[in-house]
Amino acid sequence: MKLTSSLVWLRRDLRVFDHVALQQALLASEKVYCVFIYDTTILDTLPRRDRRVDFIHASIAEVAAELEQLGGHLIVRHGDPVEQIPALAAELGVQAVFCNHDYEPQAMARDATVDSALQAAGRKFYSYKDQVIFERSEVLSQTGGVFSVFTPYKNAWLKKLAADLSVLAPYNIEPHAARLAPPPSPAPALPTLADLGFEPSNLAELKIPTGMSGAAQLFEDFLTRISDYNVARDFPSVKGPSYLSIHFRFGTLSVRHMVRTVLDLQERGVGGEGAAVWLSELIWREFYAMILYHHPHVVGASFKPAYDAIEWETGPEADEAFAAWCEGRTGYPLVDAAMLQLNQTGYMHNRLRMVTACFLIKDLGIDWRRGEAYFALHLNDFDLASNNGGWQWASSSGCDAQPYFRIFNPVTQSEKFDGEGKFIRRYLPQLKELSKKEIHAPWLAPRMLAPDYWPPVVMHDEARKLTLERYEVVKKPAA
Ligand SMILES: Cc1cc2nc3c(=O)[nH]c(=O)nc-3n(C[C@H](O)[C@H](O)[C@H](O)COP(=O)(O)OP(=O)(O)OC[C@H]3O[C@@H](n4cnc5c(N)ncnc54)[C@H](O)[C@@H]3O)c2cc1C
Repeated sequence: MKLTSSLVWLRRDLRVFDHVALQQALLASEKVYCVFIYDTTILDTLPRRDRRVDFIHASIAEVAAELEQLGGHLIVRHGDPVEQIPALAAELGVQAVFCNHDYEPQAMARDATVDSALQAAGRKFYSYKDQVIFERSEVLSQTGGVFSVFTPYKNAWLKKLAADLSVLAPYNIEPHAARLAPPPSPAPALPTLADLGFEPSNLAELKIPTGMSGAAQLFEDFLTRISDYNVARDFPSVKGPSYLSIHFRFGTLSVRHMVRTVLDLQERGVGGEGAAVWLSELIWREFYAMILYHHPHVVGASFKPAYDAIEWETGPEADEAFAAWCEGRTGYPLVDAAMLQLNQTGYMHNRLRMVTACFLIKDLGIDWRRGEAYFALHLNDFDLASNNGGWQWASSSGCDAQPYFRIFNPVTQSEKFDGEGKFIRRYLPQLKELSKKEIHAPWLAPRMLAPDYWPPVVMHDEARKLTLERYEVVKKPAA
């Protein structure tokens, strides 16, 4: 295939290195334009201050600068991609549009519409695997079935990788950069946040590193402690995890590079159990992407249909309990501190995502979809597949989920994973006078040291019994 000119459409792959669609376009075309579209069908639904929009905005500035360094240019548009992409392709007179796969049902529908519009105008649409190592049906069971349990999926994933390490090879851009279309003269300025109708969030104040350079900086820092990851990752007051999830979400890093680095460490005999466990987490990410691809009904419904028969709490009392959970005033310090971490920073530690999700579902009896939607609005790293997988895990309705009768006790979780109460004190300074024994269940403290803290919204032991009754329905055979 030799094309006169083509257009690369960046979406959740905001980088200019090891980029499949960009490299393929450069190899196939004499001239390559690049575009990013601020998608109004997504942006119009968001509050006017949104850390993710800030993150994208800063990351796009870096992509534009990097492309310019290479002699190219980033076209930036604001609108509905379904209209914008075919219109821009016509305006530039390109023969093809290149992009990387997106596995979310809405994104796939969008891409199909763009593809049809381009085809109708005699143009091609090429899309590639880029955001995962293995996608769709690439990892199947020995009998050709889709996995619904993680461990066998992971084993098959690792086996497939070991059989062909070439899937990790980088897709270099620089050697082909001379084919990037140069900037127009004068080059238009990038839109400001205000042009997009947004106000700055507290992203800069939080010092969350953005763009390709931010991802590289975080990864470099993480590599110095990856060997401790298997232990440190469970304690929210410890700098244990990588904090790279927002970068995985927006593709400011290359997953191939991440996996290559881990394998290199393992080959050199460094990284230990920490590197192996971290690799497992990257495989969880691909597992959930694969589940969403094969079972799109999980958006809005339980993976296991029997769980849709559960009757959740509704009405004013449930609404008030939900508001208490959202605002971090359930009276359970670890749950409240975690929700405040989410509200104030857009990040929540993985252990706490599990604890807060279980608390909402199994202590408050509230439909997991309400929690899922709240996380979707507030998480910087919100990813439909991982978020849905995490919530269905907690509600026991998903694949390889926690059995429904295993119910986290929010107090013992707190004692175990924030024993000293360090994380709790960071977000709930009104509890700072409580001892490390008292801080996990302040209502039991003999002294009234925290008068401005909330009483518990439910008693865990009673809630647990109600939940076991509520879940009885999943044991009934379908009518
Ligand atoms: C209820 C619930 C909701 C969640 N929602 C999201 C979400 O919207 N977006 C998201 O990226 N992760 C989600 N997770 C998974 C996990 O909590 C985050 O990926 C992790 O906390 C991000 O922090 P990190 O980058 O420091 O992770 P690290 O521990 O450094 O892990 C490295 C990377 O592996 C991936 N990963 C780690 N754990 C998981 C997991 N359990 N499932 C899927 N991928 C994983 C992420 O891409 C992460 O960045 C959710 C988990 C739960 C229980």
